[in-house]
Amino acid sequence: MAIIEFPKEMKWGAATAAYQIEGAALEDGRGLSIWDTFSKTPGNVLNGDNGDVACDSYHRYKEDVQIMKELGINVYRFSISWPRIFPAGTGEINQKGLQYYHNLVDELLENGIEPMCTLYHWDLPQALQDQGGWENRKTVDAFADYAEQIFKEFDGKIKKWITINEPWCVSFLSNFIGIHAPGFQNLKLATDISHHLLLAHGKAVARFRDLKVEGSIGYAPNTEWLEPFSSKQEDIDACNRGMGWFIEWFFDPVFKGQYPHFMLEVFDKHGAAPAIQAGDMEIISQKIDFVGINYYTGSVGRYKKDADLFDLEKVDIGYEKTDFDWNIYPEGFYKVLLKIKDQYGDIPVYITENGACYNDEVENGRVKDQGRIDYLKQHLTSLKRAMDSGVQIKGYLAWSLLDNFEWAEGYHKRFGIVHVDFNTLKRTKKDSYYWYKQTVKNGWFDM
Ligand SMILES: OC[C@@H]1[C@@H](O)[C@H](O)[C@@H](O)c2nc(CNc3ccccc3)cn21
Repeated sequence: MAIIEFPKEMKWGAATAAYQIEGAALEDGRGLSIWDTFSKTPGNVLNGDNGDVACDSYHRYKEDVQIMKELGINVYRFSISWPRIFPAGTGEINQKGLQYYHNLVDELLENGIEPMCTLYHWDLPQALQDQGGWENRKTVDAFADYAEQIFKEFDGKIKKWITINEPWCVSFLSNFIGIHAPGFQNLKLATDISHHLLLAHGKAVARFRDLKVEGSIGYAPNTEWLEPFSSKQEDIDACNRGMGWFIEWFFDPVFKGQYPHFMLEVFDKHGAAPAIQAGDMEIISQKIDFVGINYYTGSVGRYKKDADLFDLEKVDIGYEKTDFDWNIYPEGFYKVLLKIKDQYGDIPVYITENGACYNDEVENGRVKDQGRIDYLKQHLTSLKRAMDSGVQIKGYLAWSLLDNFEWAEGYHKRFGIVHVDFNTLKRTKKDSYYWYKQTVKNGWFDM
């Protein structure tokens, strides 16, 4: 089959997030997050799993960095746990928390791996949630103060920064659909929160610029492709509205300084247009240096009156699926990247998450995850198609380095290229780890 080759200067990495891998949830002064509360509320997480121990990366980070070094990657995306730094969300700083991230970053740098830091990957301090969480505009300023503290602490060591991971998940999945923390189901709450998250992003970027922090900053929205079932205009329009929920709603404010009218109409119809104050859009739309794109799957959609907010129903037409029951749809990766370039210009892009869920097990010391290898091959091929079409891809980071706490699905759903036995915490490199290692080394693979 075809050789798929990438530019020598492209960055290759892997990604994780604090609550999903660190553990040590009650250690060294860390405060509680909304995910500690949510996961310990019966019924919220499969098997009653929680992040108390996770991969124990808080203690095992040196081993994890050695795994990354052997993998040959040159960038590692992790997130900082806000409540590990500010146990109460604001005010007193937990020095042991800062020290952990200095230890991690120093270990990465000593091993030739560049840290890419996500400031917010869903673990809001519970103390702030108790004061209204992201619905309260004070949380926006608390985030900016937290970001400023981290910028000052790590300026010169960390040079790639992501403000917010997937504001759609933090707002709509968590406060309208309700399956993630804090688990509300209120559309107006969710749209107000989506606005406050974008405002928090903008305020953090402003602090980054004011402090003249070395490096580059962006955010990491989640994307999904919706392919119209037919060429009927009603199907095309329904899919565009559905994608507007992930894409235009979170991209237009940042890149155009305004919310998309067609989405405002949808929310307004339900009395859920967000509360916007004078000056907000200017803060949100200040220039960023790159955008992180998370892509996993696509679906086929068609018009159906009142099927959901967008008169859209997804249609299962038999695409192969991962163990998360998500379609394997690499074409959508190519299409969504071209859509973003066409609509928002030639912005530098890091693929900050892409990967597949297969609930692999270790057999005789090996994990044969050919499905994950095939998924990565297909999606990296789509990525190369997008690059050859002019999309400015700066790097690709696989989700995830390790099997980890998969939110409401707990530890049952596995995305790692490294298997973790959650009873012993033993790490086992999967076949996909060795395939990815060879691809990173060569800069190409044979499809
Ligand atoms: O589910 C896999 C990962 C998850 O572990 C990451 O923490 C998170 O950033 C992440 N985002 C997506 C894609 N977005 C999404 C959309 C709907 C439901 C769940 C996730 C997948 N993932």
